[in-house]
Amino acid sequence: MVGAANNEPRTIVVGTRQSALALTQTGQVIDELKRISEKHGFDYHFEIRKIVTKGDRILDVTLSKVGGKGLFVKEIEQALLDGEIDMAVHSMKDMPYELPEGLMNGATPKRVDPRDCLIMKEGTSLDDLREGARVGTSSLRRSSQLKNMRPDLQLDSIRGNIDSRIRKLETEGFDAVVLAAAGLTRMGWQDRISAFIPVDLSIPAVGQGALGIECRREDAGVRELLDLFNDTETSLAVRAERSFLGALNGGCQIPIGAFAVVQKKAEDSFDDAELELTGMVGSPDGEVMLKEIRKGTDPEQLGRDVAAALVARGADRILAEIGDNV
Ligand SMILES: NCc1[nH]cc(CCC(=O)O)c1CC(=O)O
Repeated sequence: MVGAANNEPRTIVVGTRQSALALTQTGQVIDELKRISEKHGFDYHFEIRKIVTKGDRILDVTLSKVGGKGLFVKEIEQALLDGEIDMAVHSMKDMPYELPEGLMNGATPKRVDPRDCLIMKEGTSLDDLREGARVGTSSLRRSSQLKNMRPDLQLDSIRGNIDSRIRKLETEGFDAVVLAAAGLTRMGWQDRISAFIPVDLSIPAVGQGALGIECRREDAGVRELLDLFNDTETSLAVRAERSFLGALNGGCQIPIGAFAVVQKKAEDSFDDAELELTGMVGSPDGEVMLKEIRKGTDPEQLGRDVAAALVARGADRILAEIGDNV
């Protein structure tokens, strides 16, 4: 409880990127927040404000070449700090590790499917891809892991929002494209998924399938509402994954993956819950693939432990080499 007068009428302005996925997930979050608001007697109304980010303006350039973390969130954070918007819904995996002074993640709602999946011209599993098939992804994490499993595949960069990537499957001669199941499901396009890749074969991006809702630290009213939308299990898992990413100083443009699951000790509480975190660092060509699995009860410590175990095996050298080349 942050101590707000929650019966004051208020219009909460929600900032969002204008991609179809961003608009859809923002709409879904607002629907949930309206329900929570009503249930708890808040007199809150919601308004959407679209914001164009640097990442949106350079979608035609290979993002890993442009570099920089948080390409999709900087303008949104500025709007929050300036009070133009009151909250912003992000895909957790696009949220930078460090938030600016004055801002915080107010809620991590329940995660949906964290897996990567294939959308294929034909077939229903990775094994159905012909020898030398051309697969589209611009994620080094995905191409590294796919190359590791199937060195014959030709991985080519594909850019754009998920709708345009699906279109490019047909128009640009790919046999398959790799996307997150979460985005497709949120768009209602789950029927397009040909094959899910299990999380132990394609370790998801940190926070994949989860959302984060950024707000101002001082905004007690918004924080009180967002507290009610937080999912403890997802939040614990994402904290461990993000701590791992932070310890490796990573962004989303390097082959790093992490996935945590929570094992509860008691059915109705998260006291003493144990987390199991898998962390991965690979070389872009998939020849080196380092993975570590550890358990612990402190999410931040667990993230640092898995990162340290990978660094001890040379992960920092792999990451430094990639850093030099982009
Ligand atoms: N980097 C783009 C991005 N950011 C979030 C999602 C959707 C998946 C999610 O919410 O985790 C996607 C598309 C994709 O990776 O296929």
